[in-house]
Amino acid sequence: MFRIKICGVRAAEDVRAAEAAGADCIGLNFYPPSVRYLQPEAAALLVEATPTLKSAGVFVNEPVDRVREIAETVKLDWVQLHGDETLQTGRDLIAAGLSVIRAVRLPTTELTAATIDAIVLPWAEIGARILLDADGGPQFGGSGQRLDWDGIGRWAAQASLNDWILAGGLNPVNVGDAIVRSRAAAVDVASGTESAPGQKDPAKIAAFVDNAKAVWA
Ligand SMILES: O=C(O)c1ccccc1N[C@@H]1O[C@H](COP(=O)(O)O)[C@@H](O)[C@H]1O
Repeated sequence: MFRIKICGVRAAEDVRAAEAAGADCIGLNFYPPSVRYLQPEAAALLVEATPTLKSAGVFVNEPVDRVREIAETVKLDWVQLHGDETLQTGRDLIAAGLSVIRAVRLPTTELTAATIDAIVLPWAEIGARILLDADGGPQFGGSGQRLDWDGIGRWAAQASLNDWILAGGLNPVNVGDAIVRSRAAAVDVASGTESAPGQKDPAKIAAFVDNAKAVWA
């Protein structure tokens, strides 16, 4: 399991910054329309260069066979399904031996425990790890929008899951508050650790990791 994932790394210096900061996992984006997309062959070199960090590949509506092929090429620890994938896709990938993260895109309005449970539980039941992200519309993810952390915190207080991941609009300034209010034990960030879209900022990565760990210390 990982606690801090830095998503959208595209260069060796991004990986070094994540390692130096003390993150646990890097995210490699395989959704071609994203500014954070990178070719699987380039991703494989980044993963090979960092035996200490876990790796997660972000996919949006790719066929099962393509996800499997990329996971094998890149040697991914996790595949993160961030589109409209069906439960059957999740089951097929788990049956193929892959560790699946289901990114659940929730509305940015007030959230109730019943709303979250209805979306999350079917995926948890098939063995997927859950990531809560904000619904960024046609962008699917990486939109920088945040969720109702207090509503998530009320859900988390009574939820049967404890290894879920909070994402959506996190950055070095708000991550501490987000963890306290949502009760998250793991976080994921893409745009909040960039100086420009798709361009990682080592100082923001370091501050993000420090500020998250300070809350959990
Ligand atoms: O980062 C992207 O461009 C992206 C594109 C399509 C699907 C997911 C994507 N990233 C994931 O989005 C969330 C939140 O990102 P942000 O911190 O709000 O920018 C995160 O889980 C990324 O892995």
